[in-house]
Amino acid sequence: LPQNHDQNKRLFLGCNWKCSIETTDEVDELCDALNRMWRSLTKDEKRKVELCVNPPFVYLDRVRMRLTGEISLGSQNVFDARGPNIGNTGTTTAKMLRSLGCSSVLLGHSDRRNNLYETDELISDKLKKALSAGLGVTLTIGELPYQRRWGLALVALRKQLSVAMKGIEPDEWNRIVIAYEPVWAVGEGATPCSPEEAQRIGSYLRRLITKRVSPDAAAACRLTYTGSVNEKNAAEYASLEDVDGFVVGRAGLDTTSLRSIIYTLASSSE
Ligand SMILES: O=C[C@H](O)COP(=O)(O)O
Repeated sequence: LPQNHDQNKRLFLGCNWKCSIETTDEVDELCDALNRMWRSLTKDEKRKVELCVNPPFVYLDRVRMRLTGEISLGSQNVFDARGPNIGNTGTTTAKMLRSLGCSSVLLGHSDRRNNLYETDELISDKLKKALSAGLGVTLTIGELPYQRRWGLALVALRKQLSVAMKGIEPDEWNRIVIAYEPVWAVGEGATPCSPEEAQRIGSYLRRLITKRVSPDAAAACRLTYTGSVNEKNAAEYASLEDVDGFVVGRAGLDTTSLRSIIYTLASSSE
């Protein structure tokens, strides 16, 4: 098994590289910087925080070869087709990802939901495939700006999570990281969600899982916040009861920011 598989008691820090890095030289450079940063951490920080990087498919093998095995590897997607793996030229199966040393996949990101029109049903289908292949899933859910304006944030989140949770077996919840990503809070120039709101949503999601599935499932999964998290604001979220980590975009490409966010997360947990 990949080294960090199932270490769900650790706080989670996912790094979604998106398509930010487009050359192998830059990939190697970032991997080397990540290795140096990881070596500089204390034992306690390493024990408390799981760092997971999510490069594009084409770099996964290269990153796994170059990066310390103590940093988890996740893909940004899996198998873009519904149904069995027959005649799906150009897709990537969960088994392929497992064999490369991935421990998880990122699913449901707003880029894929909103720009590539992925439905809740397709995401749920992919989630089942990933889990049954033994992978973990970082499931991103989030409301669009208009849904927030109209007071429909919880309705949107409930729908996205409800469809996804149908595909999760009771004993698989410890392989789930839920990333709450208010879409209006992502990317350059966006205002991050306030810590109060992130906690309100986190606690709502935890209660929803408790009610619909079980208290064990709600305790086993990790709830993270994502959207403009950086070294300056991480502390405001890290102390929240229902925030067990972050998924970062831009900050994940800068190892000085990552170092600081890991310090903040580790200091927030006893
Ligand atoms: O997957 C990451 C999110 O889209 C957040 O990106 P960001 O941290 O650059 O706002």
